[in-house]
Amino acid sequence: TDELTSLLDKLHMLKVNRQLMENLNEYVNRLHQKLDTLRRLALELEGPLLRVEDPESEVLSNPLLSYSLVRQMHFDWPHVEKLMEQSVGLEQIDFAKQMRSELPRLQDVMEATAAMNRVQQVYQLEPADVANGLLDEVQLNAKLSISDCYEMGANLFEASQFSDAASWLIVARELWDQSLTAAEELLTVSRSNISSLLARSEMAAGHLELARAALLEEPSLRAQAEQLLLAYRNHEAAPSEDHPYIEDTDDDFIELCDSSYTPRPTRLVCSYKTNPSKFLHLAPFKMELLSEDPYMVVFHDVLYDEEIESLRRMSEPSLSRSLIVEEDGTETVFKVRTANDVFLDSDELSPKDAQLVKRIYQRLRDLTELRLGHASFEYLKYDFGGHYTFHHDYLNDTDHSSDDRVATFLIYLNDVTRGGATVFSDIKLAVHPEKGKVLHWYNMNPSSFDFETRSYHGACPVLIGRKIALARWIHEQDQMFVKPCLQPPLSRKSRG
Ligand SMILES: O=C(O)CCC(=O)C(=O)O
Ligand SMILES: [Fe+2]
Repeated sequence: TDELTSLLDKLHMLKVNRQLMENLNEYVNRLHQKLDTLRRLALELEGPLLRVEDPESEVLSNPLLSYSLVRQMHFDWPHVEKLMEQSVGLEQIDFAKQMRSELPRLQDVMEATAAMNRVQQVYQLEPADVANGLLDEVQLNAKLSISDCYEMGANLFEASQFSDAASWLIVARELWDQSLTAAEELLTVSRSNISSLLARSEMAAGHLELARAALLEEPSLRAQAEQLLLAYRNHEAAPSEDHPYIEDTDDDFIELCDSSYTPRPTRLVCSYKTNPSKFLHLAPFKMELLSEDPYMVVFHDVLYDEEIESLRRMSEPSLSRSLIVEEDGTETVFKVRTANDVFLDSDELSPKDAQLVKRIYQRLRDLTELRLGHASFEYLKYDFGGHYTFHHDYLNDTDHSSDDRVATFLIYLNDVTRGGATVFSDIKLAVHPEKGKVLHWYNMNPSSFDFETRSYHGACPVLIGRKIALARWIHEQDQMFVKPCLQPPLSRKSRG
């Protein structure tokens, strides 16, 4: 996974790209030098004979010319042969070969496809707009190429997302018709490849007429259209099995992640939290009650900018791909959670950093009276398309002596230009990241101590910018002396 992370590290990718670019330019220079030398040589060798009108009779009658010719042919042609044979740019070819291991792998392309697809689906963007760099009214200074759009289509086809594949292939074909640069002609798929995959996608999506139209529109395929349709039909689409990177889009994300989504009106309370600590009397926090049942609040401006700077400094260098804890306790990289993270384990921090973390723990404790206890902050970073599918934070511990996650704190460390909200599908709530804001909820019902299933939540994909946050889970056993009754009932049922 470290390998994956470093490959995903865009700065590293840019560096590799720059090195390969310089290498290619150097290779071209060397080829040029060889060309220049040989061209000059050719002119020189041709020279004496160009100046005479009738070389055949001149060579026979002019002893100087024939002397030159004998000497030159004996010595120069073998020399030319050596020069021609001389290999050029072997070093550069070797370098390019070496760098292969640094290139993004197919799975990186598929993850990037998944991110693009997720954003396009969740925010209901048109592939043509995305290709033009228009993301939800934000115009980026870049466009997708024909190959980019074709690859989106091909990857989505592989993932059995046939309608989505078709919509990207249509854009690929439109771009193909608009313009084709010289380099694109070398590296791009042919128009008929685009059209046939488009037809296959439409066919698999159950759109026979659109499949036929795609073939009839393609001059080189028109004549065989009916045969091809038959072949595509007979070639049963493989049963849509679980794709390792691309997942179906959750309708709740589509509804709740939209930046214009406003939850149903509730009796919102906004107050200043001053109890019980002395600290809060001096520096009260603005508190917003988002939901009474289940209890859910946000506190504003809880962290200072300098604290956030320190958190970033101590976390960013150690980020790696987030893992998921499976039911059996194993941890894996999984498509449902596309983020990087690092746990801020106090034992591994400098004394000064550990102190800062402790200070923030104390502040969270002051806000909620919960014991922070033994767990660590998880510093989370989501890039473009980064998300977390709906889940519960509790680990489904049904054991009576369990130590499950009774509550969650989520601290947003930056403002996200677009996307990245934390959304709760049962209570229809969207919380947008804001620098220094703390979101807090319970994963256990405070009266029954049973799992609070309505805490089901997810992180919307990041559309523009990136999102950084701290997550902190509060464990049952750490509350023993604060809330002695907070013990799971014997009847606690395992929840999905
Ligand atoms: O980043 C978010 O908005 C939610 C993160 C989350 O749910 C988690 O890490 O458990
Ligand atoms: Fe969560």
